[in-house]
Amino acid sequence: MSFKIGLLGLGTVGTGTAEILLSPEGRHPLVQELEIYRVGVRDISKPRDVQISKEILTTDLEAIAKDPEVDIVVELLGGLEPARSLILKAIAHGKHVVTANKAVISRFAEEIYDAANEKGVYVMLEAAVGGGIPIIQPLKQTLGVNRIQAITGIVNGTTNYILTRMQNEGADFADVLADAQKLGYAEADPTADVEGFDAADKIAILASLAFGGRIKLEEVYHEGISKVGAADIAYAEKLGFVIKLLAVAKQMTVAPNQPEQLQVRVHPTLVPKQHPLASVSGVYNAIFVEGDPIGQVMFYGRGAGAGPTASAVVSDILNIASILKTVSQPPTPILHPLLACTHQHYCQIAPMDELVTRFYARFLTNDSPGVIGHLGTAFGNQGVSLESVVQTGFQGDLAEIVVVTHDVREGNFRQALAEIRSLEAVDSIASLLRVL
Ligand SMILES: NC(=O)C1=CN([C@@H]2O[C@H](COP(=O)(O)OP(=O)(O)OC[C@H]3O[C@@H](n4cnc5c(N)ncnc54)[C@H](OP(=O)(O)O)[C@@H]3O)[C@@H](O)[C@H]2O)C=CC1
Ligand SMILES: N[C@@H](CC=O)C(=O)O
Ligand code: NA
Repeated sequence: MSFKIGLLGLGTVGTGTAEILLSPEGRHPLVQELEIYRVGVRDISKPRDVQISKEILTTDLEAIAKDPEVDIVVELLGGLEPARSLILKAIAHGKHVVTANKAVISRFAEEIYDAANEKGVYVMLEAAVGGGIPIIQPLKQTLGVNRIQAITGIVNGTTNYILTRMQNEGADFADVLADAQKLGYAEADPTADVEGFDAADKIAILASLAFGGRIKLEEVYHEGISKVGAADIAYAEKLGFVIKLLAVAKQMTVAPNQPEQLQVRVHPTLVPKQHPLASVSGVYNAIFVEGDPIGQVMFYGRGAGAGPTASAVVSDILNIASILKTVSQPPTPILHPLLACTHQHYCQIAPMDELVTRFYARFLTNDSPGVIGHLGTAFGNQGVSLESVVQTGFQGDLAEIVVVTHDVREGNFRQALAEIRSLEAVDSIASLLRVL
């Protein structure tokens, strides 16, 4: 028996996927039964890094999604369209789908999973979060009995690669981004990586799986790394932190009888050097899950790149193939409850003002006596207590003051900042970061 794969896309991840499928030796025996039947690309004449016969290449992607011979459509195009429409078309034609496309899933999960459930087909997405790291299936299956309290992740390889090289080598942002693009880590439009959109897509997916409800992507707060400067990386280091782009989904503490609320957010964060996430470097991702009764568990591995991502893609194909082998008349309308998606309601997301966290802020001020006192008074007026205040040096004529707060409600902290901005001695707030 063989399972026919319709591959949409033969770029970084598509090529990695084809390489695995074409070299089954030493892998699970079922890989031998997976056949690359058709491959859809934009440009047939483009040289390819993998041996795919020209006869199976096509630019007619819709024909693959509709082909009665195809069992599993593997969408590795990226972008929203035509990826979304092709996924829906494949489902409508009774195909199972494997995708690495977090942008499509985080926006159109409802439409896609409703269609898939109706048709009795699977839509699998292990590659969409954390690349090769198993995190989707563990949340659905192995950790399924836990009450998840929080997920804190480094889920974007490009930005972690950039921040790591800026920290270790003092490298320039633009040069490192160009390297991440060459290595195949970055999205087609790297703004998605740099400005935190990609991480927001991923944490929305993880939050949905962990907390059992749908997430509206527009309610996920996100900030990228483009404003993180060398000065902040250096001060963070001196204070005992590293700066990471964290994606967080966390259950809020609410009063009894109040509806459950989640925080779902992405932002650069000062991570204490002793925290397990602080040592996650380069393209590596890690997802730190806290739940009851499991406690703390961390998933770590390569979050981007051809091979690792393809490992997740092919494992999804294998999962589907193994189910198809055990049913006589695929597709079966009864879906495996631990592989299908059954969410019906939307999670309630708390506004950022309600977040309680520590902050790091860097101020540029006149070098006049009493400035630190004025800052302290403005913070005190809003009940913000300070863990440390240091005058770190000068930028031209301006003094540079770095403050780290104790835990504070974000709304109060922002009110204090509004008061500080109006102080005559304060030139500007050069940066503002949250602290884990
Ligand atoms: N790169 C990575 O490390 C990771 C990527 N992902 C996700 O995997 C997916 C694929 O990413 P990646 O492999 O990097 O992307 P690439 O840009 O390297 O490859 C995209 C492929 O899709 C084809 N394609 C794109 N649009 C069309 C279209 N309109 N019609 C026909 N063919 C099209 C391209 O054809 P052609 O070759 O002819 O140009 C190319 O083969 C994305 O959703 C991405 O977010 C997930 C995890 C990690
Ligand atoms: N551009 C993404 C690719 C994987 O999802 C990243 O850098 O993590
Ligand atoms: Na994964």
